[in-house]
Amino acid sequence: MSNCIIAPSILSANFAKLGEEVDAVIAAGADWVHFDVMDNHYVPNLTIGPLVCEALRKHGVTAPIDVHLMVKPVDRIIPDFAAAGASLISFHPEASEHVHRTVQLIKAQGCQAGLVLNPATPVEVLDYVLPELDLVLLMSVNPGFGGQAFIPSALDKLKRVRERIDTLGKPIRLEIDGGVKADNIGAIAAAGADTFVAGSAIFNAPDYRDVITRMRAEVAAAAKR
Ligand SMILES: O=C(CO)[C@H](O)[C@H](O)COP(=O)(O)O
Repeated sequence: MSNCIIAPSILSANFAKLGEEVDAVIAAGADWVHFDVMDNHYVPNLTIGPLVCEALRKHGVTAPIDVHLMVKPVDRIIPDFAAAGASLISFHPEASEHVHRTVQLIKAQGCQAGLVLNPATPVEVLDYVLPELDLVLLMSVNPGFGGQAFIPSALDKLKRVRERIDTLGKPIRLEIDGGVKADNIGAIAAAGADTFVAGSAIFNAPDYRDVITRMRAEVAAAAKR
């Protein structure tokens, strides 16, 4: 299914050999690299910054790098990520003083812009800003850690956001992040997601190609039902 984007979250990769890990998932059929940035302030964990994004580009990664900023305040780090080779930059409305301005800032830096909704963030936060976005990212876990269980209410939320995107008629991607596995991705796709972040399900699997292929097959099967 050409519309289906699989974006492995490198949060679950082996950081001691990150370049090889990214090469391996792309060679195994992944589309994007999902790059989780945590600041030990907005979320209770600390991960990686623009230097690592730049290092992946220098290593030769050409796939889109999908940067998820769990950082507050968010604006001042955006130019650094754009310069480091980010393709898409998504942020949380709770981490920005002026959501519309942050979207404009991301676009002015030449990147695509996404807004991230936490499990308890209402879809109404998309009012007035949805037409400006390239991507909506729904969190199906509370942000901060990989390996958590999918929160089922995300399915209803996906349907509601899908309806809004379809009504608008713009090519805005609907991404889901948290607890995505081969055995629930079909239901997630049926609820309206077209872009799937998966960390532990891919990087903890013995064969990356096998799990990515199974995920794609589940998404394609859901589209036929
Ligand atoms: O943003 C994240 C956590 O804040 C991760 O991308 C997400 O949790 C993916 O990990 P997993 O697929 O193991 O749930």
